[in-house]
Amino acid sequence: MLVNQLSIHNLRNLDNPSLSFSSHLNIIYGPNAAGKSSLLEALYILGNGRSFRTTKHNKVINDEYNDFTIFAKLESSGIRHQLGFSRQRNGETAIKLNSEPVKRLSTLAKLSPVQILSPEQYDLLVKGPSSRRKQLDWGVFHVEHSVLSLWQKCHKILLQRNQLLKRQSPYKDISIWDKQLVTLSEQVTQLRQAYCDKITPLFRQYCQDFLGQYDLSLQLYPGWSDRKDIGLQQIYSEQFEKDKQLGYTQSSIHKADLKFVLDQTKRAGDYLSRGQQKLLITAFKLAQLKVMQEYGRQTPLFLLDDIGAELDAHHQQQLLNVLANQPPNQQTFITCVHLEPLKPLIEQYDDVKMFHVEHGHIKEVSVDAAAL
Ligand SMILES: Nc1ncnc2c1ncn2[C@@H]1O[C@H](COP(=O)(O)OP(=O)(O)OP(=O)(O)O)[C@@H](O)[C@H]1O
Repeated sequence: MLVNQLSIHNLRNLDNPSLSFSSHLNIIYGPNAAGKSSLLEALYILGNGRSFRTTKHNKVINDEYNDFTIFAKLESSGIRHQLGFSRQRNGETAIKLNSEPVKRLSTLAKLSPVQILSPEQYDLLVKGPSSRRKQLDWGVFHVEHSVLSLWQKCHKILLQRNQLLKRQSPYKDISIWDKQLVTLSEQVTQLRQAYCDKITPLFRQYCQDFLGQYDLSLQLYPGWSDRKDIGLQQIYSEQFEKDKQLGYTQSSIHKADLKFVLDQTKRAGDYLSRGQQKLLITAFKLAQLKVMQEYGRQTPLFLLDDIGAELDAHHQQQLLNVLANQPPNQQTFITCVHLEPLKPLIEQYDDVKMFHVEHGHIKEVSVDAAAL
């Protein structure tokens, strides 16, 4: 996917920019609090319908207005589209694709996939499983869209099952749902596992490059006991009394986790330093990007927020080397405060565009004017 033009109205501190982008590399630079991340936020919203920085939608709307609007001219799977997204303070959202209203956020996700590496994600290893599960499902969805309807069916049945459990219904009433639930759960898990199998060798390779000697890998926890001698159906019958006491189903795809494992058994988050965790997340994101490039329906935008802030010079250089070797259909946006470390990367691209941001004002500048 490719964003050619973007207009933003009333988002954070930005003064309503209209911008044309390079189809390859876009560098957004300027001092702290200028509005660089806000531009990436607008691009991210186009593909996800929400910010990567906050779950509170109102925070994204400029303080003096009641709504924000983002309008983009983009190419998705080789077809040109016009996409508009607006959100009001009361939560009302309007999405228009080629002037036609769109109801489902999954339409956005299919149309304009966006991958982001930002400081907000560096604590993925030490957070709860839900944020890792989101990352996993993002990847699975973009390789295999059918996972969404399986997931939704599964979710619906689980809600019904949980209602029956809360009502203390007998096992015979609840077990009617279990067969279908087991089948759907196993299908979702197979797709998740297939994705893990694709991403793991790439992840291990990037970890090797960034972290050297460590034996790091990914393990999928499906959301229930991974004992080989016992299936999900049996788990449901064995856990029934406890589920009834709790009023919900303990074992489900909603409990899945993508575990980052050191030396086959240890939780990587318990052993790696904070800097190493950042490198591991960087390796994971790059591996996700590569899986999308190789197996996805289309290549996502790649957004790198604050590239210089969190990595030392050596590792920043390694990351820049990876970025310099991206395929020609990869559109990338990088924000930074200092341009100097990006000089070798910029020199490798013929059609890089540079944008200077200050006090919410974004101005395109030539590479020469950026005084590199
Ligand atoms: N709802 C809002 N309305 C107006 N201004 C806002 C709103 N939310 C945030 N801001 C301001 O927008 C500015 C831009 O923030 P942003 O995070 O985009 O800057 P940045 O250039 O990425 O900074 P840094 O380099 O420090 O990460 C900040 O000064 C912030 O206070």
